[in-house]
Amino acid sequence: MIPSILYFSPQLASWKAQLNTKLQTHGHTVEWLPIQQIKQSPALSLVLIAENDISAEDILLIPSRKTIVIVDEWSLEVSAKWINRGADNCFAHHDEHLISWLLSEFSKFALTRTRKTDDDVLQVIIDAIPAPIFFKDQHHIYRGCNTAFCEFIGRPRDEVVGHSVYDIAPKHLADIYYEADCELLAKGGTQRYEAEVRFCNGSLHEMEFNKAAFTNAGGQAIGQVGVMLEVTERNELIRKLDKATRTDPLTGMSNRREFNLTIQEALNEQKSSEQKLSLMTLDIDFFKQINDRFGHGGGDRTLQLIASWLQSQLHETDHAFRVGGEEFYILMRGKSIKSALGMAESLCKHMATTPFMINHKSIYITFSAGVIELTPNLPLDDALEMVDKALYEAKSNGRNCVCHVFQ
Ligand SMILES: Nc1nc2c(ncn2[C@@H]2O[C@H](COP(=O)(O)OP(=O)(O)OP(=O)(O)O)[C@@H](O)[C@H]2O)c(=O)[nH]1
Repeated sequence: MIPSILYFSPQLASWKAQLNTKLQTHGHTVEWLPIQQIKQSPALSLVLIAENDISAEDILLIPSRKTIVIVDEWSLEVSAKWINRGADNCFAHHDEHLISWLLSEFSKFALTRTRKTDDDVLQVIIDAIPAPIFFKDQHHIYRGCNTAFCEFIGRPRDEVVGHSVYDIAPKHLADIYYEADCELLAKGGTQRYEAEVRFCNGSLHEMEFNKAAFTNAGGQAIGQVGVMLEVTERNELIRKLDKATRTDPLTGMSNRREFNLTIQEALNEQKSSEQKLSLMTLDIDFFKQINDRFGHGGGDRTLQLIASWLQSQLHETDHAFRVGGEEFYILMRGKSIKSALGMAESLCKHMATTPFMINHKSIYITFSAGVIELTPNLPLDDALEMVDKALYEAKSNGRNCVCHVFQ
């Protein structure tokens, strides 16, 4: 706070001269700086603002300054309203007490500059903790933070302490923090959530916020403390592990677990969109002979080639899965049984005429397939059993063909 400077709002322009004369009478030379909005004054500064000049944006910044609201007619209700919103005081234009109050503020400030408190010890303790820590009062004003927090946001402590979150973060992020703070103060207890945060060097990090409200002796929430933990690497690892559990390591295709999740999603979508949905199950013919001829390694290589060939043939709305040794599913969104069958037959013909190079030898591979249209009233287990039967029918019909389920 710089007490020799007083910031004042537009409606006080003509009135400030009288006040200035009175302050000078009591030995105080004051520099007066006009502002349109509280935001234009630094945090902790002394601001005189006419009630009618206060905008919605100003309200959140009132507690981050020493704000004195000047009203036309003073009443206890009006004064209490502004003090509850974080104003230091509320006076009428003509109130002589304002001078006395200002004088007391000026001398208090001179005193606090020379006083050392237990807070210094607490500061050393929290500075030794490498995780960013901050605490705010009930008006959402930062009342303290540690070195890690300053480094994290790229601002010195005096640009944090006494400031509102609206002073130090862009409005769209400040709105989110403010909302979370309000919820914590209202409910009390603790709060834990994750949010993406942009560091001062521009890099984006995933952070876990652990916050707790603290109360006065009467149990009323008077502030909150927050500790931030970096969880970017942990989350990246979780995402990798999750992807690995949904992927077939040999072919890189989605596996049966991913199928189980995807089919549920697709069936749910179908309920609301009524879009057509079909499933094709295909099994490579005489795969054992490929293993026998080229060894297990040659068989593996063949499965990889088949997988990438299949993927290259699919439409954007189709999704292929390797669900067993040489068995694949293709889930077709937006396709009726007619178009799914058409696509399965064309794939079948196309594969039979595509040469695959295994150990420098060109071979031809075929598959047998079953196709079914999935409908909301057909239970999934029944559908899978029916399409499997269609596949075995294709096998018994001599292989290299497709059978579909009649419904
Ligand atoms: N190389 C390799 N072979 C596999 C893999 N998974 C399953 N197999 C083999 O695939 C073969 C499947 O054989 P079968 O079920 O008898 O069927 P098939 O020879 O394809 O004959 P039909 O399905 O009746 O046309 C077996 O020899 C399995 O060992 C794998 O991941 N790699």
